[in-house]
Amino acid sequence: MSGQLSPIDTAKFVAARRACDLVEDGMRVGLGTGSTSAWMVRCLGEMVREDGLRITGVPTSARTAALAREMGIHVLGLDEARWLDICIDGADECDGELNLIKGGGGALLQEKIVATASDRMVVIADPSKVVAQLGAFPLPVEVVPFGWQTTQALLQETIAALDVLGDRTELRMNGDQPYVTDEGNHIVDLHLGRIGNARQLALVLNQIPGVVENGLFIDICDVLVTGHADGRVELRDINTGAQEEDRIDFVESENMFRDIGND
Ligand SMILES: O=C[C@H](O)[C@H](O)[C@H](O)COP(=O)(O)O
Repeated sequence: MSGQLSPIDTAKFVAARRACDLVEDGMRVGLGTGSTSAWMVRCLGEMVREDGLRITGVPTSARTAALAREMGIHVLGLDEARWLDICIDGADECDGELNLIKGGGGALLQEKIVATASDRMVVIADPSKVVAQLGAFPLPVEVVPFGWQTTQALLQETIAALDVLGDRTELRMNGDQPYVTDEGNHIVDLHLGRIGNARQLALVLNQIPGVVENGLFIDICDVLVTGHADGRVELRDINTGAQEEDRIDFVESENMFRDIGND
């Protein structure tokens, strides 16, 4: 990419940039995965290099770890860092209660563990991710490779009995091979269309043997930061009810990042 950022990248960038203002010196920060999170890692890297911000980053995937190191962020594993002050991550969908679908990029398991180990989870999003009801985005479910077809059949049977619109399940592929997560598992995507009771679904899915984790994040996200292509940013804290609107002057950083492509 060269020249101006696309509208979608501008929206992702301004959300990421605003969320980075919540990071303070000395914090242990969970680093999410995906194209929106990549902007956050670049912004934090800039703050480390230019402003002397001292943080420890705990990545949620091998690719985020590589980018964070490249950006000059001090990286530790979760077992070394233990508990985190904040975690900033993207989402595939976010509803009005800040419940999420995550895992479109395959990193849901580490993301959920890291978010749960954090005092505060902040989700960064462009407006296309903000929905009235979860389910249009296929729900990723991480399953162990052993007996995955049996697990998929059980998933199929289970969702057919629940309050969802669709019941198609699909093994995620990488070319002609099953997709393999950082933890060596596979992903079955559930095409549900609309999820009536996300809380119930999240609990029921994890009862199936062979399921490691599902991409529903219920009562985990604390703050949603939504960026817009015109530089506007909205921030909503579900715990305090606080809502803010802000504007990010992105011209300087946009020049700095103009040769960076989307990942
Ligand atoms: O596994 C991937 C993650 O859950 C991502 O945060 C999610 O898929 C959103 O990614 P993006 O920011 O690229 O839309």
